[in-house]
Amino acid sequence: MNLNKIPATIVTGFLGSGKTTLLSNILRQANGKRIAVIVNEFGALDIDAELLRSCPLECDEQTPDSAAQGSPIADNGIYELANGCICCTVEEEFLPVMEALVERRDQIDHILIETSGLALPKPLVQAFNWPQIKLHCTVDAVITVVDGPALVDGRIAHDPEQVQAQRQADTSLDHDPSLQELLDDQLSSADLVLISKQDLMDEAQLIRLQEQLAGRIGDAVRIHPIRNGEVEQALILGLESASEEHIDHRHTHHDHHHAEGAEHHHAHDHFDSISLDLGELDSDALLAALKVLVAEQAIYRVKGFVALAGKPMRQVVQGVGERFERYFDRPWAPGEPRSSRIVVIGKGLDPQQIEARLQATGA
Ligand SMILES: Nc1nc2c(ncn2[C@@H]2O[C@H](COP(=O)(O)OP(=O)(O)OP(=O)(O)O)[C@@H](O)[C@H]2O)c(=O)[nH]1
Repeated sequence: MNLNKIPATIVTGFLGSGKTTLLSNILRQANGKRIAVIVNEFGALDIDAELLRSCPLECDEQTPDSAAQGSPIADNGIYELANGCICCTVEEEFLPVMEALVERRDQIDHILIETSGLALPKPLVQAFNWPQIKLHCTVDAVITVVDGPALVDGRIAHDPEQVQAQRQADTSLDHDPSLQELLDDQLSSADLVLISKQDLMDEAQLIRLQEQLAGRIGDAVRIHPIRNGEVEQALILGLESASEEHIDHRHTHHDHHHAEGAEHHHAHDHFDSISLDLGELDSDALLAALKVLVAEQAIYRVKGFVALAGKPMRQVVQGVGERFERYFDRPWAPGEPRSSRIVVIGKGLDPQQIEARLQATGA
């Protein structure tokens, strides 16, 4: 290995699998390691970057500005490649950011890249073979985060037999083969697989899932279960995989598109992302409306910041499938507009209905 190369860890995984949670844990245990972060989102709002910057509740005494200065990552340590899919804009978006980081290489110990949940990691890893990047950077590892409970209960089909059985049992379940391909491609590029949300599975489910996944990845690829993104830094950083050296041999469903130079089509071509800017909302009414919408429409992911009437703190709302979570992350800054910004990602969505339902939860 060339010791002068900056190691870059690519974190990939489906929508809501737990990538941002993992990144914020890595940043929290940075211990002086200077980590530059590149975040890419499918939705038009850069919620992940803001979540990574924002302070956890323990330091709610701080204003957002002082929180950013006091945290291991200042604002300028996070680069957002929002509103698009990183694997489709490697040349236009990713390369310039990497070049900017290479310029500052004496100030950076590690680069962390979170891809959008719908991205294919392979084109990104291949970009590390471009001369201007290869000279100074290497891929330390591709870490694929899989949502344990979502795979176990079949929300994301991962086992061909399971897909078939579910199709027969319930024709309303839309197990799009493109989602299975996406999971396959994210797994085939992996140097390490993390099964997230261990707390939401029992031991038997976890063991079975580990066995199923092990059958689909190379022998050298390890699998670890994690909970709330907690994992020892030594297990995930400094793996020295040099993934760019062997990525061409990792087979994926989308290889032929690239080989032909044709525009490639993958999961996100079938996905819609709706971004709403609303005023102050009622938290319980919002949650109830979101749950109804998730039951009615093919919504995979909801996330946003919510302004609640009379509350000094901003609320974060997170939804993955039917599971929702709410917490207050930081006080609204003086003069900051108290608006609610919500992103809804799914398939064949009805934007008017979503907007009308959420608007009706106004305080
Ligand atoms: N119960 C439980 N929830 C978790 C765990 N890890 C993540 N979550 C929750 O799952 C939701 C999605 O987590 P994120 O880390 O935002 O997922 P992501 O992969 O970054 O999502 P996208 O960027 O939208 O693709 C959040 O509500 C998290 O709090 C876990 O180990 N256990």
